[in-house]
Amino acid sequence: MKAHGLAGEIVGHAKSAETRATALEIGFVDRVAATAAEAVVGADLVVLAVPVGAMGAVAAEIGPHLAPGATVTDVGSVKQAVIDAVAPHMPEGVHFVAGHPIAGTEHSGPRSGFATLFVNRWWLLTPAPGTDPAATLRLRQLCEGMGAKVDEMDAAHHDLVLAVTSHTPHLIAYTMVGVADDLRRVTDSEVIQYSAAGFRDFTRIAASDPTMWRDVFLTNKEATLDILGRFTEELFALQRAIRLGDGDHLHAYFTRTRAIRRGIIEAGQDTAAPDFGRVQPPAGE
Ligand SMILES: NC(=O)C1=CN([C@@H]2O[C@H](COP(=O)(O)OP(=O)(O)OC[C@H]3O[C@@H](n4cnc5c(N)ncnc54)[C@H](O)[C@@H]3O)[C@@H](O)[C@H]2O)C=CC1
Ligand SMILES: O=C(O)C(=O)Cc1ccc(O)cc1
Repeated sequence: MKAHGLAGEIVGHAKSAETRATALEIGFVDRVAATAAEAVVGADLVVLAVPVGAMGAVAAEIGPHLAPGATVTDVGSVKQAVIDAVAPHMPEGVHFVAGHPIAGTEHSGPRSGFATLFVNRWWLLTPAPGTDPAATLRLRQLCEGMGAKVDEMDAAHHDLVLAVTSHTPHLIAYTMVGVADDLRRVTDSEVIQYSAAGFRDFTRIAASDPTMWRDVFLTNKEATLDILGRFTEELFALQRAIRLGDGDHLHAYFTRTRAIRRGIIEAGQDTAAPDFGRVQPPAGE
């Protein structure tokens, strides 16, 4: 927002004084406040950027201090649980429009942010029915001002889609790195030393913030369990094919998945691919 001149004054709050000092020092914000309640006084827009499980408590704290007509949004990775936790704390006349930028890295903290993070990334908005369309439009324009592509959808649909594209893949990465760690005791770190790109990407993802991801799975429970169930069924089918030496099954499956990937490329929908998640934070992080 600062890089594009989209906000007047940006006031930040974080729980730790050290994080607040860093945010101020690197010019991430114009001013910091010691409490969330103090930070929102007089704000036109409030962005909640805390782990999904903490959204409700922060909303309860700021609710009484929000200016009439203010817009509140969030960037949480799960949407229905955030709406359920935050909306009850929003006073009359305050617009809550939930949102999720599909952009980030495995790094946390103010030093991990960079001005081009949202360029050409999707930013999904999930306004609850009855939300003021003008507030949603203003937020859409703000996201677009940061270079993002914006889409609007129902929160439950968002949670199912993200369970497929982000949440379950993260869980698989965590599991695979855990398996390799068990194995490492046997192979004396060869697993890491000779890891191919696929596994290196898993270790990057598995380095993501544990609190953030714990909250994602606790709050997107139904959708993640649904997708995990389907995943394990397919995995067992492939496991069986390997055991039976059923090369036709394996070949047909891999042919189908290759066609899916090629279809995505041909449709020009792989805009996130070249550097997705590989952007390094500034030196010193
Ligand atoms: N990291 C990523 O790649 C992405 C993260 N998100 C979502 O953004 C949100 C924030 O994530 P990040 O910016 O990565 O995290 P971060 O770790 O950089 O910042 C989280 C902030 O929340 C504060 N916090 C933690 N627990 C709290 C509590 N109980 N009460 C009040 N404040 C608390 C921390 O002090 C910190 O200032 C999460 O909901 C996450 O799901 C969305 C898209 C991408
Ligand atoms: O680092 C990666 O590869 C990511 O997947 C980043 C990310 C994490 C959480 C989100 O809700 C959206 C994007």
